[in-house]
Amino acid sequence: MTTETVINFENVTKVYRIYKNKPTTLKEKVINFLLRRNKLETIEMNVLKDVSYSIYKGETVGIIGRNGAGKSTSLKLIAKIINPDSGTITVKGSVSSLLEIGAGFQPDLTGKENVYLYGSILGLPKKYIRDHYEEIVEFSELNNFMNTPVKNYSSGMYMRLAFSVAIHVDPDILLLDEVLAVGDANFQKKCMNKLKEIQAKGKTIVFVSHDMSSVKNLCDRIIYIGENGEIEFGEPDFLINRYYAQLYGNQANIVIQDQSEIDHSSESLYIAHTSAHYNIKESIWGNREVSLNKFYFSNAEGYVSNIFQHKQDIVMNIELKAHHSLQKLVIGIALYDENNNLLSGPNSKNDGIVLDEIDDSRFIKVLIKEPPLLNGKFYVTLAIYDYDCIEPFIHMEKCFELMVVNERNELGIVGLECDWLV
Ligand SMILES: Nc1ncnc2c1ncn2[C@@H]1O[C@H](COP(=O)(O)OP(=O)(O)OP(=O)(O)O)[C@@H](O)[C@H]1O
Repeated sequence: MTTETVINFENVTKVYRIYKNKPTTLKEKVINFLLRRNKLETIEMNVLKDVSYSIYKGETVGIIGRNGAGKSTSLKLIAKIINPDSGTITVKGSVSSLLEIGAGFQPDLTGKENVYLYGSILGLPKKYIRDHYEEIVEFSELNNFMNTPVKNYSSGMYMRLAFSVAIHVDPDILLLDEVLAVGDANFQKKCMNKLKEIQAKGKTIVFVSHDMSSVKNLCDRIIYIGENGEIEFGEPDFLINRYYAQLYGNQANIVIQDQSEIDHSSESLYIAHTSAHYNIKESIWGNREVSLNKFYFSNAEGYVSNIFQHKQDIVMNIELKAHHSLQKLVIGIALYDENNNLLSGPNSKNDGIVLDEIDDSRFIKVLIKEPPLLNGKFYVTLAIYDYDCIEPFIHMEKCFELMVVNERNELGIVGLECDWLV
């Protein structure tokens, strides 16, 4: 990947206008005319707001966000199917786009006729289509349906054929909207492999999807379109978590921010991601010779977040303060599901680790490696004990909470990895 910009958005704003009282029948038109109600009322929908970003040659960028956030609109702007209301968009190189199922297809024409039609819409010369026709059909696996009118195709079949044509254009930039959502698992895998081949050739791909595992698998960077049409552009894991936080945030006490926003001067108190148990007298005990200055979860890259994906590393960031010199402290944690079932209760002593000496503030981290948790809210206990694990300095029972989001459709609390030897 280079840093040569191939797509540049500069202060781009897109507003859609919907007519509130547009007459749809002749009768309505006549009544409006007679009543002199000629003025159409419009509602303005600001989909993208003053958006600026640069996409580099050879990178794969995913666009994510909730339904109606403006993902497809962004692709249509890059493809120049629509124009922005303000701002400028520069695109360098040839573009092939696969934006809507069946767009560019004529329902009454056969699969074969549509390959020629869609290929020419995408700018392929007739001879090129003829020379590559067999390859296109073979990739789509629709050999037996090429003489059938596409109006009799399923949406998956439409997408197979359109995807096959679009990838044979060999463009500099490929724009894809939810292509992996239709099609069966085998075809999705085949598309994924094809996209990896296209990536390896140094092409630029911009990819809209709700499937975060494909986004994670394919994308170098992500554009996340938030609630109000503003975007964030950056590292996939963090922005996927931000998206999940927007989707599921009301189900857990979600805090998500950059670590640099935390005041690390030792006396400041920063305790995030607390559960309903925090502060309840029965949930916190100990001789209080140690107190907690800071606590927050983060991902391995250091982004503060208590929403995690399945098997994503969870880091507990903890700052303790000892009120006098203490030796050989043991750190313990425990993980509970939402129904208070204890899932695991590891402690540092069992792993051969103790906090040798602490006489003031000390920052420690506990990394929970690739936890196989499925979906849901989980409670975490943090406890600091003496070497014999009898005297608690501080014990905070289920005082913190995190959420795990998993797109695997599985029942249970943990996901077991299986090899199916059939
Ligand atoms: N031609 C149009 N005229 C009016 N409003 C439109 C038009 N196209 C899109 N919109 C509106 O703009 C908003 C963004 O649409 P867009 O299709 O870009 O969303 P999206 O993020 O791709 O959503 P989804 O995940 O549902 O596909 C939506 O509220 C949609 O209703």
